[in-house]
Amino acid sequence: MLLHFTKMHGLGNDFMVVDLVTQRARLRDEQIRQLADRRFGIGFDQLLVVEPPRDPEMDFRYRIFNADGSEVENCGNGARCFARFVRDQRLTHKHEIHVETAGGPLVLNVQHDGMVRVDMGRPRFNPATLPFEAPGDQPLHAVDVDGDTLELGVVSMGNPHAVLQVESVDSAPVEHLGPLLESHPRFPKRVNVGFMQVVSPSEIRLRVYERGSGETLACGTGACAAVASGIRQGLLKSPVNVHLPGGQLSIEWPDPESSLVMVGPATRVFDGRVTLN
Ligand SMILES: N[C@H](CCC[C@H](N)C(=O)O)C(=O)O
Repeated sequence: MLLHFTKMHGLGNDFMVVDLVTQRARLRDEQIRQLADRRFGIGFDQLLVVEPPRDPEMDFRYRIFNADGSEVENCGNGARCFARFVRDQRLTHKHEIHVETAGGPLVLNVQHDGMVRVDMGRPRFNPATLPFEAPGDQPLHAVDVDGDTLELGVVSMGNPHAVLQVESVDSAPVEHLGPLLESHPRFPKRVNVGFMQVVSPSEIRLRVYERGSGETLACGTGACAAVASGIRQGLLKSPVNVHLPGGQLSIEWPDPESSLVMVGPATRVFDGRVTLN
């Protein structure tokens, strides 16, 4: 079966985007892993699947699969690429797009300057929402890893995030601590791991070791989680510029009762076709 796809990225976090509104296909976990391979397949951090909505009030349903084939609840950079894709493919002419995800509804706005503004909903800190095993809800949790005790912020953006403050992202032990925290037993569904350097109350540098994909050049939900945790700890003040290896995102979270809003780019790289076995 021949499947048409579009390769896109949000600040270097790259995606294979598939329209299952006008095409029909079922992608098995093993096929996703093969397609994700950067040598034997197409290569991507996440696969984004566009489907008709199940809720008639919504415009689309959007499903997200990591490179290891695991389906996840949310993808911030992917949401911006999704919004550009459905307009470029003429699946909608709307500028404000309402979309269902496994992590809850999102509202996407494609701006005239080409940037995409995403209402990411409210960050949740209750450990049970990740899930994370902890006695209660607090700004920082002590977690024992590899003989050390780390102080982690935990945030759900629909998907689970742990945030570790570091002196410098350049020297942060991402390759060592990322995998250890990603699969730490206190995170029963694993976790995305953010390494946050606070530059000023309105500026951070961030690297993210993503659940199911490893370190990526950018992570939208990771940027949202880091800013939310930093604001909750009194280290940051909205709006915050987040500098990731792949580029910059602007995150606004004016008060705890408001949605968190992310603004950033979405880039189309090429269209392709692949034969599914
Ligand atoms: N790259 C995505 C995050 C994917 C999250 C996925 N790695 C997970 O397991 O939750 C973003 O821009 O938000």
